[in-house]
Amino acid sequence: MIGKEMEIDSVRVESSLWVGNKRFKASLSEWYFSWTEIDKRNREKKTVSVPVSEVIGVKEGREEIQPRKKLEDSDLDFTLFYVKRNRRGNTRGTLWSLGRTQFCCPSRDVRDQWITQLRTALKTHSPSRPHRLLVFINPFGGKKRGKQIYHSLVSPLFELAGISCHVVVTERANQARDYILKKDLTGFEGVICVGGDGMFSELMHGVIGRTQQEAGVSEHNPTVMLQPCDLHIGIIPAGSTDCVCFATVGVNDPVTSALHIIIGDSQPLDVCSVHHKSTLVKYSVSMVGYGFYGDVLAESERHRWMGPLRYDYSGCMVFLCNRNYPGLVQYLPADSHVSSPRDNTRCLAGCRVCSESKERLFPHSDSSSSLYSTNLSQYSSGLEGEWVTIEGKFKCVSLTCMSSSCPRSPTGLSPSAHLADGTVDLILVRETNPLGFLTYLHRHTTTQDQFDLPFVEVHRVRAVRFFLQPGEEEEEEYEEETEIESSFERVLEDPDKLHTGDIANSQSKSTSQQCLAGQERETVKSPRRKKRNFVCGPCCTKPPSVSVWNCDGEILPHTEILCRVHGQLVRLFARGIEDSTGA
Ligand SMILES: Nc1ncnc2c1ncn2[C@@H]1O[C@H](COP(=O)(O)OP(=O)(O)OP(=O)(O)O)[C@@H](O)[C@H]1O
Repeated sequence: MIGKEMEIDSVRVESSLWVGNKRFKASLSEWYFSWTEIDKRNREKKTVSVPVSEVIGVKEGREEIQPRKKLEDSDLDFTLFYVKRNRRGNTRGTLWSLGRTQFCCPSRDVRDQWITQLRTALKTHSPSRPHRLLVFINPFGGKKRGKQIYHSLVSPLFELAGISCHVVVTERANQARDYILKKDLTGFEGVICVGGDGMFSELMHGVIGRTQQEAGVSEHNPTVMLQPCDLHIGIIPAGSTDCVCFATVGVNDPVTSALHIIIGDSQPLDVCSVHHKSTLVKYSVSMVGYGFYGDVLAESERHRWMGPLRYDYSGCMVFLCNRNYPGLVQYLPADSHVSSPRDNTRCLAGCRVCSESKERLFPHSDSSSSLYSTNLSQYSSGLEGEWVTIEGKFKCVSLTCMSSSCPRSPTGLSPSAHLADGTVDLILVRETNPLGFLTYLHRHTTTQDQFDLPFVEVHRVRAVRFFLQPGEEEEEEYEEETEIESSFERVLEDPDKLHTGDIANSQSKSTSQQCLAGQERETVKSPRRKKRNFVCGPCCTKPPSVSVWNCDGEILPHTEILCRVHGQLVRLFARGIEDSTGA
């Protein structure tokens, strides 16, 4: 028997259905599809409820995906595919898989009605689902399984959900970024990378650059309010570390990520822009680190032949060198009433701090209109306020927009950092003995507070500037002769001086990364950094007093930099970490 939108307003369809030889009372309301087992004495037993927003697809007959096969062609059956959650030990993050239930209806009419109503419900209650995606596969990322992962695990799911994809298998680095910057993207609701953090970074640079280019905003101007990007980015993890995926989904699993993409989840993400003078150097979402982390990356680059083992090897070597670097750090504090890096909270799916930040970050945006179309010129520069200055010798200076958790360090660099609150955590580790530093590093792998050490301080900030001490110079040679002032002295005289003069120049420069596409920063004075050894050898007399910056796994060509956070600049097909431990 079928009753349609009769008894209760919200019920669209209701009828008896069979799964195997068990009878169920099934109903589809506005938001849920539920089925309750009815025993032989007509008593109700267990109910299974699937939110309409988590239904992946409905197929006539008895179907199986992965491997794809039609089991039986019957007029009475339909198969429902939906998100199924699997708990994962006691770690945070929930692994998703494709749930499948085959229902048998009392008649063909009833079956057709169920299928029509379920498909209508999907359209009306899941409007943010993508229909067309642009997919970039890095065939060389991680264990070189990108193509296989996409074609065997992801593509069948997209097909089931009715998503059409244009797939580009990359042939060189930066191809995906250049494609996004230059090609016609009409009709695409998102870009997907099948690869690791490097691939994600490429897509992010492309999407941010393209958005600014279309909005006529100069990315080189560090004071400008960048346009938030509408085009969503999805990550199918197939890299070596997949840190961004882990920090935004909670697990590194291609199927889980594909399902988040299909249901159109949307997670805003803060992005840090890194400028040197009036030039954009890079964007970062996870870590910008000077000192230890920079040295480890630089050292590991010299040992690429070792494979992933090079990070452990370089870590040990750099640790043994026990190096400290002098410098001056300035930062703009964030509002400490909203949150703090030591408040012991975790940014999880539906995070209150992040959702309340939207109002603060976009105070004039009308919720009914797209952020993209908002006139942003009315906002402040983001670099206003009182800068705090800290001078000293540091083991490392790190900035992170997110917790930067990964399987090796499940709580991450800053466990209470938020994904989308418009702040970045600045961690300063001052000069200390090797045992102290080892304790600090070790605490990243345990639940002990890594900030509860006398030589460590952490600040929640909006922007950071780093300067070398007088006498220290960036180890680089410019192709053109450029006058490098002692910015340290300038900044002590007037902290705002460093960039204001440069900004005027930047307006005349190219307005976006368009200039980078194809010609790889020809418009930017490109420094030729001398290859330097960050590990003391037996003949090492004077250890270097200048380190390098590690920006999301890439060495930056400059040492004196300005980092500024842009709240909720990009959007991922994700929802933050679902807390499986407390669920
Ligand atoms: N066809 C290609 N050939 C060479 N390099 C490529 C190609 N496609 C992409 N790349 C570059 O390879 C770099 C690394 O790729 P990716 O991030 O996918 O893997 P990974 O380095 O193994 O993983 P992770 O970054 O998570 O450690 C990226 O910076 C990207 O620009």
